[in-house]
Amino acid sequence: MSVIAAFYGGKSILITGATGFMGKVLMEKLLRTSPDLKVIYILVRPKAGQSLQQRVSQMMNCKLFEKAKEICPNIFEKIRPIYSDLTKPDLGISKEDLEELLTHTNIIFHCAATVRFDDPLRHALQLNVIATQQLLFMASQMLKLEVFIHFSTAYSNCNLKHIDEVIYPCSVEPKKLIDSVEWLDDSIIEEITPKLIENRPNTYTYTKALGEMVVYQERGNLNIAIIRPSIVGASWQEPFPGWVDNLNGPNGLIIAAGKGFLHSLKATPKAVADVVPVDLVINLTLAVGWHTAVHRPKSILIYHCTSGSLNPCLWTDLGFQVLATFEKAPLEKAFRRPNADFTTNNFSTYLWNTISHMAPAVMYDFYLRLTGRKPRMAKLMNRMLKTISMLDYFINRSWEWSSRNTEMLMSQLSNEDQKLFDFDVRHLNWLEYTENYCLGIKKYLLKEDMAGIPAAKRHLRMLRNIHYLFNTVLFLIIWRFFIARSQMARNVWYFVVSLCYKFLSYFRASSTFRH
Ligand SMILES: CCCCCCCCCCCCCCCCCCCCCCCC(=O)SCCNC(=O)CCNC(=O)[C@H](O)C(C)(C)COP(=O)(O)OP(=O)(O)OC[C@H]1O[C@@H](n2cnc3c(N)ncnc32)[C@H](O)[C@@H]1OP(=O)(O)O
Ligand SMILES: NC(=O)C1=CN([C@@H]2O[C@H](COP(=O)(O)OP(=O)(O)OC[C@H]3O[C@@H](n4cnc5c(N)ncnc54)[C@H](OP(=O)(O)O)[C@@H]3O)[C@@H](O)[C@H]2O)C=CC1
Repeated sequence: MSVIAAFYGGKSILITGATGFMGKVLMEKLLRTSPDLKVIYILVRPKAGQSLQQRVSQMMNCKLFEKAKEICPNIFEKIRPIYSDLTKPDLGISKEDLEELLTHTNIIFHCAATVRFDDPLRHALQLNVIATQQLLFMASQMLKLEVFIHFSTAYSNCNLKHIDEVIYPCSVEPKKLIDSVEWLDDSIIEEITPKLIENRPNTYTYTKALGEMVVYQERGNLNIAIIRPSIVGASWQEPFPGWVDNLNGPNGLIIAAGKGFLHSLKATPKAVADVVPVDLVINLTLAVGWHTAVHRPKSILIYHCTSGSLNPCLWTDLGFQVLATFEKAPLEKAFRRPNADFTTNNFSTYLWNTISHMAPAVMYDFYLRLTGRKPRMAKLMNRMLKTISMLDYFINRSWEWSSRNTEMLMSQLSNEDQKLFDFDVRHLNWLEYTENYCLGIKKYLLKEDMAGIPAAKRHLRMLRNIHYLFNTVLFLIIWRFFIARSQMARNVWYFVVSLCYKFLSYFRASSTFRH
């Protein structure tokens, strides 16, 4: 019997961010491995016109929970949705619901956050710092709370090259910043943001660092641990390989590459693509929850969940495998054949963005206009280039994260738990994982049927022929332009033609002689 799975049996667990990518996988793993848990409270807000119940019902009916439902048929009875909005006082939770949480909660997993890189500082502070503060205050009043697990990110201190499993202080006290932001005008906040974030690329990484400081400063007597994952990708093994449900991290660009939009990307090819599968992160999280509750460390332990130091995969390897997979299993309705390469300097990046991204988009929009359709390609390419600019910081750098605590924890697991809650990234085969990742994006994110692969391949062959025809016509137009104006060009052309003629004559003569 798994010690970790048994620990969660009978427990009342509160998950914030349960409707998110990682929150869903956390819920699924808990329900599948500890079906005798008492209840999972999930904080949910209405969204996109859907009520709480509609959102939860849609979530629980997605493919991710199929296995858990087989093992835990009364899965819906285990889930207790609670209305919440992290932007509201007391997280928007009603007094009745709050009373229930304060009375029964044993474990908190705090996943909720804004993970956007372009959020204004005020919004990111609200979600990643103030909401965390409010949850900590709530936790301090809980009668049966055993452990509080906080999700941060391995990039919260990305302004450092080497990052230890410790909390690094920020230059401004979170409380002072929160008080200032309350009365400062948006325009002033926007102006001071670059100075505040201390060489970090965005408000996301900065407010995650502030969130860690708040967790430390307002820990009181709480038993807390912090998880710092790097770039969380599709599932590795559980509940099945390749599951992913959002466009974050590499996902959007992998789609852009598969659809033929992305033909060049500025990256340091030998930089480490520090991706970790979501199920590996969740296995570590559940092991940390168990270990922290049972052993109650004297101080807050930080657990890095990264791959670069133990089993590195380079961006160039990842990129090649992405293209190879989409060659075998193409995405439908591709704009062009998947074909891309890395650029390594600003000039070649600008040149290739013009030649291989914007020029084809403008020509295609011209074709759409000619055929009476609304142009959209240039807008899509600009959005892709904006996304790339936001991710550029992470693709062109590498970091060193220590993993002492994570390795210590691994040594504390029984053999059975090391299998059931495997977070040893050294077991990961990157070629297999990347292939499943791309196939997962095709199946679970784009909802494409694998039976459509032959048709998708035919579409790619047609695109290839159009590409060759276009290049040939373009070459002839340019050559005709030069021949009409340059004696040199004519001489070269005649030389080439005569060379070809001589070669063909020789070839014909030698084949006649042989007969
Ligand atoms: C040798 C051969 C080489 C071959 C190369 C080719 C292969 C390439 C494959 C490999 C590429 C790898 C590069 C990826 C690098 C990954 C680095 C990630 C770093 C994360 C570090 C931190 C990790 C964390 O702690 S949290 C991470 C999660 N957070 C994010 O990832 C958030 C990032 N996203 C954003 O902040 C926003 O989406 C933003 C700012 C990028 C764009 O905002 P915008 O307002 O413009 O768009 P949205 O409102 O978000 O969406 C509008 C629209 O666009 C669609 N969309 C959203 N995101 C993406 C995306 N990433 N790519 C494409 N499309 C996207 C979205 O669906 C919306 O569509 P609508 O129809 O309007 O709804
Ligand atoms: N994905 C990654 O690569 C990494 C993520 N992390 C951390 O892991 C955690 C989870 O990330 P991930 O699952 O990818 O993020 P998602 O964006 O997928 O999920 C975010 C969750 O937070 C909730 N949320 C956001 N705003 C509010 C709000 N105003 N009120 C209530 N709930 C809100 C969302 O709810 P809703 O569905 O209603 O929007 C969603 O459930 C975050 O703390 C993130 O910093 C750390 C490292 C890497």
